[in-house]
Amino acid sequence: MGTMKININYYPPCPNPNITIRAHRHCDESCITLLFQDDTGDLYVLGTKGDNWIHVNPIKGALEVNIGDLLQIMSNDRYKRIEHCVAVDLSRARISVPLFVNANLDSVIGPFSQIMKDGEKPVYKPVLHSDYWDYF
Ligand SMILES: O=C(O)CCC(=O)C(=O)O
Ligand SMILES: [Fe+2]
Repeated sequence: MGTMKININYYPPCPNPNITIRAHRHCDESCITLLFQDDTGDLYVLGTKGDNWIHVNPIKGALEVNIGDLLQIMSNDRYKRIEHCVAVDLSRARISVPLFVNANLDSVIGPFSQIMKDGEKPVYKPVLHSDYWDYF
């Protein structure tokens, strides 16, 4: 079945944005992350060519769906994880609520054989999820 984890992130207004980042660039370790962000709109995702940060425009009531490490591994690179970061706002606090959808820690993570084409090589070796996971 898998597990889920929810965070509630509070970013206070920042007096010195030039030397600060709210959430450093990273990819989530989840299968997918459902992310609710407020209307401050400081979230960026890295474009697929890796050379441009794209602003994620906040849409009232919308959830952003991010692909994480596990789905990239399980899909044998059909789906790619998304790198993201949160920039600093001088004047406003920010709140975001990510829901991380994960596999169980005792499951073995690797490319699903059911989706592999004939002759397709697995990009990843199977690994026990708890050996991969460092988020807790
Ligand atoms: O605050 C955000 O919008 C993103 C938070 C995030 O990337 C995370 O908690 O993994
Ligand atoms: Fe994240």
